[in-house]
Amino acid sequence: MSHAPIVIAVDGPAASGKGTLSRRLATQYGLRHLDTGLSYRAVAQALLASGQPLDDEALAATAARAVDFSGFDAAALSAHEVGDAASRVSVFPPVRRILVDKQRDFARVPPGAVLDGRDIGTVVCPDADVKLYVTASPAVRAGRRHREILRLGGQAEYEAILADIERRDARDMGRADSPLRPADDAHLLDTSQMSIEAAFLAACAIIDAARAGKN
Ligand SMILES: Nc1ncnc2c1ncn2[C@@H]1O[C@H](COP(=O)(O)OP(=O)(O)OP(=O)(O)O)[C@@H](O)[C@H]1O
Ligand SMILES: Nc1ccn([C@@H]2O[C@H](COP(=O)(O)O)[C@@H](O)[C@H]2O)c(=O)n1
Repeated sequence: MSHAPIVIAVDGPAASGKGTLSRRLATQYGLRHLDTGLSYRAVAQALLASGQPLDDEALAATAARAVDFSGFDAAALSAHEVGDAASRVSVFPPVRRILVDKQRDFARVPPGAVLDGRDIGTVVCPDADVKLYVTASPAVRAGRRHREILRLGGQAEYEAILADIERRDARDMGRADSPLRPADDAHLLDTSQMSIEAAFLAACAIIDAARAGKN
C-alpha cells in the first residue's frame, strides 16, 4: 500500500530560524527538505552575476525558468545582498508561478518534505499536513543574524542588519502576490525567548499532536 507524501509547511520572516528548524524536522521525520528561499536567491544571483537589472519582470522570469532544483550552492547564495535582491525579484507573479510549480513537484515526491519559505502554507502547499509560522521580534532576529555573520568570520553592523530585516519584512508582507502571512490554520511559534532546541521540541510537539489527531 502506498502512502501519500507527508508535507510540513514552515513559513516566517527573514532570520526567524525557519531553515534551522526545518532541517532538524526533516531529519526527525525522515523527510526531504527544501529551503524555497534559495530558489528566489538563485534567480537574483543569476541576474546580479550577469549584470542584468533586478526590476525587469521578463528577464527575472527567464532566470527563474533556468533554476535547477537538483541542488543549490547555499553558501554562495547566503550573502545578505542576495537576500535583499531575492525579495525584489520575488514580487513578480511570473517568477512566483514558475518557482511554485517546481516547489510543488519537490513536495510531491514520497515520502514527502519539509518546505520552508514565505508562502508555503498559503500558496505552495495549502493542503500541508502541518503548518508552522515561525517568528521572533526583529531585534532578536537581527541579533541572531549578526552573531552568525561574526561567527563565520564576516563583518557587519547590527543596526544595518536590523534595517535590512525590517525593509525585507515590509516588502515580503506588503507585496500583492503571495504576501508573507500565517495561513489561517498555521500554528504560531514565537521563538524570541526560545533556544534552537526549545523551538525544535515545541515544533515536534505541535506536529505529533496534529498527526495523532488525523489518525
Ligand atoms: N531559537 C533560536 N535561538 C537562537 N538562535 C537561533 C534560533 N533559531 C535560529 N537561530 C539562529 O539564527 C540564525 C538565523 O536562522 P536561520 O538561518 O535558520 O533563519 P531563516 O529564517 O531560515 O533565515 P532566512 O530568512 O535568511 O532564510 C542562524 O544563525 C541560526 O543558528
Ligand atoms: N517561499 C518564498 C521564499 C522566499 N521568498 C523571497 O526570497 C527572499 C529570500 O528568502 P530567504 O528565506 O532565503 O531569506 C525573501 O525575502 C522573499 O522575498 C519568497 O518570496 N517566497
